[in-house]
Amino acid sequence: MAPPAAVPDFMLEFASFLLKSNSLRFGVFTLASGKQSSYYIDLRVLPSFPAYFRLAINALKGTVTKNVGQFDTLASVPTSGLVFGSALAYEMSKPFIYARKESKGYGTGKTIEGFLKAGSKVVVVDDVATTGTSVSSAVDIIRANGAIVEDVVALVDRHEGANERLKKIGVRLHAVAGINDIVSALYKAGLIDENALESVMKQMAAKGEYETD
Ligand SMILES: O=P(O)(O)OC[C@H]1O[C@H](OP(=O)(O)OP(=O)(O)O)[C@H](O)[C@@H]1O
Ligand SMILES: O=C(O)c1cc(=O)[nH]c(=O)[nH]1
Repeated sequence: MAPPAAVPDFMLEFASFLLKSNSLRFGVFTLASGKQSSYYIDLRVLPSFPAYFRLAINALKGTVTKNVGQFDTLASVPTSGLVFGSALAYEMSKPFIYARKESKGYGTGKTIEGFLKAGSKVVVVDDVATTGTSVSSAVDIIRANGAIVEDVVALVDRHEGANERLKKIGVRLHAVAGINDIVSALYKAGLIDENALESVMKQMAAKGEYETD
């Protein structure tokens, strides 16, 4: 009998790609929240590699299917979130909307783009969750427009307070991968050294002002 096909290790494949493509970099970075970070994950490069983009969209779909019950609409946060949210909505045959951080001040001046039915159940999708500020403001805007939001899905959770921040507003965060899973897989495979691993662990430990538990 032929040996069973090897089970692909998603985490190692995904993490190795992030490193090889320079999407995961170590250094000194300023984040959207103004925080300093010893590393950065630039998932904006993923759509330039269709096989890995598909891997990411399938993983997001799996995370939604496993963790979220029935829902009506997927929503994203501009800019990077849009790329993933719209591909996921297409893949799952779900309606898609997005919540602007602020009105453009011209055109329709709307903060919600797309058709949002009052009372519908919306799942918010973003690429990276750090402090959770971006997704929680999208949740606020969507709720202010009459819809229900109980779940946020991200490709990567940096474990820097997003979960706690969302919990406070009654929202669950589901991530395809935690940064700890990513760097652990890379370290075990000998692809990063102890210094890189430690720098991520220190970053996680210093959650800052959003740490609540
Ligand atoms: O959890 P937070 O602390 O809010 O940080 C995460 C957010 O930061 C990034 O967006 P950014 O503001 O860089 O904008 P972009 O998507 O337009 O690149 C990322 O795409 C998330 O939306
Ligand atoms: O917090 C952020 O702004 C952020 C962190 C990160 O690793 N990647 C990203 O795109 N944004």
